[in-house]
Amino acid sequence: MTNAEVKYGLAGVLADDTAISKVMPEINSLTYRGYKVQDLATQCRFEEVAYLIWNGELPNKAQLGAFNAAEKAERGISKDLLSVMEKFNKKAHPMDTLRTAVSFLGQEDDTTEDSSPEGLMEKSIRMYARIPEIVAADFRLRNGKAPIPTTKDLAFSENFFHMCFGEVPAPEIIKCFDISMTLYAEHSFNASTFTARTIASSTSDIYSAVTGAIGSLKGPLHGGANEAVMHMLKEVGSPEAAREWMLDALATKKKIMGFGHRVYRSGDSRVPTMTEAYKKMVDVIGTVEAKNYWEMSRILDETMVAEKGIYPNLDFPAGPAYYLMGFEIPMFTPIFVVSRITGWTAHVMEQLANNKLIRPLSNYNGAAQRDVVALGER
Ligand SMILES: CC(=O)SCCNC(=O)CCNC(=O)[C@H](O)C(C)(C)COP(=O)(O)OP(=O)(O)OC[C@H]1O[C@@H](n2cnc3c(N)ncnc32)[C@H](O)[C@@H]1OP(=O)(O)O
Ligand SMILES: O=C([O-])CC(=O)C(=O)O
Repeated sequence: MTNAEVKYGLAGVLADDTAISKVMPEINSLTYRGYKVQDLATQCRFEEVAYLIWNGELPNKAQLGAFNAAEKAERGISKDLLSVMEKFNKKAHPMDTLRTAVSFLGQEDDTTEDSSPEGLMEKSIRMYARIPEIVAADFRLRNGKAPIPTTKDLAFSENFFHMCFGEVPAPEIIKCFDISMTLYAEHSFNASTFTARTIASSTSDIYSAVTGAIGSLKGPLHGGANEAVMHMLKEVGSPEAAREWMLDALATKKKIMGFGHRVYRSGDSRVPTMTEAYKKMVDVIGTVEAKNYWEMSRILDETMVAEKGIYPNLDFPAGPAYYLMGFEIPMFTPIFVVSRITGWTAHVMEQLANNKLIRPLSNYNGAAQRDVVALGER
């Protein structure tokens, strides 16, 4: 293989087939199982989308009822996990504690090695039901507060707010959160999903695949960008400073978090829907702080597009939206996991249904072959 044939970062390389989602950068579109993500985000609850991603079809009322009952039956993390979480380093990043907690779920499950289609679905629903509680409990523990147990009386998004804050916010805020869940759920062979598929391809277990995917998503070039966007907005400080801040950052060749994408070159298909939900929420909150973050976002977006022709990705509106919902910044990427667990596990199931070990080639560019010199003679 010559250097010219190597696709660095696997850019543009077709790695496998998938029937889960289709990213269409040429028309700025994304579909899950054939449905436009914009329609799913605005017309369905996240639970319906999770069912669709795993089962290939939208549920009818009876199917949705049974699915939600199965999820609720899996809610509730063990006392053992909670007591391990109590010992976690309070300064650790929540993605590190989440990664460790999901790994713990794998070691406490006696069926971890069961990779039958039914076994994989059961474990996927288990992680979908328990990850929100892990994220919420970790948030409360690091703030010196007792975790709030999950309740079976609330829907998925409402239950997450309840476990974090002990209350359910206004419907507009729940709607914005639910939309973000749908938009974050699945995006073909992104880095974390490909990590999950690679781990699954050695016929390892699904918890290991998800643990690895969490590690991949944490990076600021991937899911960690939603946190980085909020740190950037805080550094910018005010709408008045936004344009100058961006021009300075571009002049000093800074990487602007929340902008650019490996696949979309003229805009991320999910951004308009998330931006609209963020704006609606800002109007409902109505505070000066909320309006300022909205204005800053708008000006940074406008300036980046005008100066560089680089568009925002989903992390750009999602970061400040989560902040205004009351979440601490280091929770943003774990919240991405609360959603992406659906896509990752669907890909693990798809990989294992027609498995081939993922093992690409490398172009060696190191030292030429040489002889070992005895230790005493080196
Ligand atoms: C949910 C998600 O994971 S979405 C992605 C979230 N990540 C971010 O927001 C981090 C910021 N963005 C980036 O780092 C990149 O755009 C990535 C990693 C997302 C995509 O990277 P790649 O496909 O490798 O594109 P690459 O980095 O080569 O960029 C192409 C050109 O655009 C520039 N560019 C791309 N993104 C940015 C950015 N955010 N800020 C400034 N310049 C940028 C690059 O400097 C490069 O310019 P050059 O050709 O003059 O060197
Ligand atoms: O597709 C990608 O490379 C990153 C992304 O937007 C996602 O995972 O949602």
